[in-house]
Amino acid sequence: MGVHCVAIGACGRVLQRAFSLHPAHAPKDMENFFQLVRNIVPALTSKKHKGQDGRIGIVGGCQEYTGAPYFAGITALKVGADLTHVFCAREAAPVIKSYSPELIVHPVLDSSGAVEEVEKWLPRLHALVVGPGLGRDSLLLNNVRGILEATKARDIPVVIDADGLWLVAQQPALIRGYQKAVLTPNRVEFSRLWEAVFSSPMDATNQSDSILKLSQALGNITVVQKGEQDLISNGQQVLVCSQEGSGRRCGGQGDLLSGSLGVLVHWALLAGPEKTNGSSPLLVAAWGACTLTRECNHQAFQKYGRSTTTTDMIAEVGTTFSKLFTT
Ligand SMILES: NC(=O)C1=CN([C@@H]2O[C@H](COP(=O)(O)OP(=O)(O)OC[C@H]3O[C@@H](n4cnc5c(N)ncnc54)[C@H](O)[C@@H]3O)[C@@H](O)[C@H]2O)[C@@H](O)CC1
Ligand SMILES: Nc1ncnc2c1ncn2[C@@H]1O[C@H](COP(=O)(O)OP(=O)(O)OP(=O)(O)O)[C@@H](O)[C@H]1O
Ligand SMILES: [Mg+2]
Repeated sequence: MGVHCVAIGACGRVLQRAFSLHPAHAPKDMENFFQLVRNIVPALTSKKHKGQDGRIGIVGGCQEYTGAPYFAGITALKVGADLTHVFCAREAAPVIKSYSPELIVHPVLDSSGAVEEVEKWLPRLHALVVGPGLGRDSLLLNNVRGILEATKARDIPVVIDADGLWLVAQQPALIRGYQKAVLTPNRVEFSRLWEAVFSSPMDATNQSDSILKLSQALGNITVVQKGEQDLISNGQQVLVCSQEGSGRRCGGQGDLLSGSLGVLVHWALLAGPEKTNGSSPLLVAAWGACTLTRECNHQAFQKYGRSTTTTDMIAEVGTTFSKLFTT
């Protein structure tokens, strides 16, 4: 399937218990991680009520960017969440609603009572994805700062992407040490975070060392560095996901990743370390979301080649998820 997954401990030492770098062992290691993701996926039963498999909030969407929160929100639903709430700026709301009747859209993010408006919903949400299409308007970012504080106070898991990472780069203390946070920077966002945290340019020669150090400096929160290979670290180990994608790099793929991760983070924390064989639930969730995103890219590219767009990838989520993670 073109998958490669290893784990590297602090100082580059291989964690033998979890994985082996020896090529002969690699397929078994990969299979282990697939199994761990399968373990956290909740069973579909007739006993469940609406909402039980996930109520996910997306914080983002402004005048310029309406696609990104839609991509993240619809992906969360297609992975298996029951309800998705998008909290966006007023102008973005009718646009996002018009893309899909599936999303519940709250036009509150640029209002003076934004924090209170979102806070009302927090007790009903299982996870928050902060940043897709948020933009960098200072009023919005200030409101999101308050929303993040309220989210932490309620111990709700949070995935931070895109302009949410811009905010974290302005104020790393906002998220430092919060064990239920996952950051999903692309390469440029990663360098920005690095420079904010270390006040020096990043050394690009050893990426696994860099992600380990950044995670540690942020209090061992989980970081996913997206790229040709995705690196995932909690400051103790580094996972590599190189599920085969394609050469197509259309905008919005990162939103598919953050939306799917919002659901998987909730499922992984609910399942707990017994189901993840002692591995960090957030690492398992992140590896699952990266593998899913890359495989959706691969599948869509088989059909559409250079014309592949994120919408085509989202159409692959259901079958790809079943193929990879349904037992
Ligand atoms: N349809 C939409 O509404 C979309 C909106 N988006 C939003 O656009 C806003 C800005 O996101 P950006 O990703 O542009 O953030 P940045 O403004 O931080 O990125 C700057 C530039 O870095 C470049 N870049 C990305 N990966 C790179 C790499 N590996 N090596 C070298 N250069 C690289 C990109 O071309 C981008 O123009 C966010 O709010 C984001 O959510 C994107 O998610 C794309 C889709
Ligand atoms: N060179 C690459 N080869 C294969 N897959 C890649 C490559 N670069 C990124 N990806 C995959 O694409 C997904 C999104 O990563 P990307 O770096 O495009 O994020 P992004 O810039 O935040 O995207 P967005 O346009 O949504 O903001 C990730 O799952 C990553 O694994
Ligand atoms: Mg992005």
